Amino acid sequence: MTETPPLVVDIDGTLTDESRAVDPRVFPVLSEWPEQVVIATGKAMPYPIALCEFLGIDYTVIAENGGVVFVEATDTLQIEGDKAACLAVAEAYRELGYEMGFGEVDLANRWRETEVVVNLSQPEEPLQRLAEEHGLEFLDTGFAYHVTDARIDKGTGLHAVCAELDREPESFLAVGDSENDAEVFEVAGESVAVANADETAKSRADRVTTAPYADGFLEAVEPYR
Ligand SMILES: O=C(O)COP(=O)(O)O
Ligand SMILES: [Mg+2]
Repeated sequence: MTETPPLVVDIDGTLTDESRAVDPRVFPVLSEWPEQVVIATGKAMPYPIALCEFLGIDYTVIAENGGVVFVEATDTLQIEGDKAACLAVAEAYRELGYEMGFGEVDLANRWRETEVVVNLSQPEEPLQRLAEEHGLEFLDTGFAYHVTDARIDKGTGLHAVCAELDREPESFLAVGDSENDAEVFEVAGESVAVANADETAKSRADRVTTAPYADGFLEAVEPYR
């Protein structure tokens, strides 16, 4: 059997279906993975932490597209990114009459520490333009628009995790579905985009699965199980 690599895996669109529901078939795969598992997501930290907790695995997470990195094994939390600039973009966007689009309570932004997200129901073009004007990165993950610091991404996040754990990023298998996975695809030794992935993720991955969503994730890890 091929040696099992450490795994860095995206959540939305990779472990989930198109409605963000996690496919239960991924649970035993992740909880029984014999090597390091890193959850790398655009979501705020509570989501990947909860996923690790419910899986019964160490908390090793890259959240907010690399803005937040937590490694339980070394008890380290790294928070990076120009949140003030992201908030300024959100403010300017609101001044144009648009909204974040997640309602009054806004769980999507509530626990976010380094960037801002906007619902896909809101206009894309003015948000993208404002992000560019502020020197920030605009990402469309297929699940939300992100305004984020261009200096950080899931790839810098994996470097940070590896520095803590004294591991090599090139030893990792990365699986993901969207442009926010492109940098971690470059950093990892092997990268797989699931079939529903956007063109950026597909073009930056080593291979693309035949199956979409969690079926694609299961296909990606099949050689190592
Ligand atoms: O938060 C998003 O928009 C996407 O999250 P993901 O990185 O887990 O796919
Ligand atoms: Mg995704």
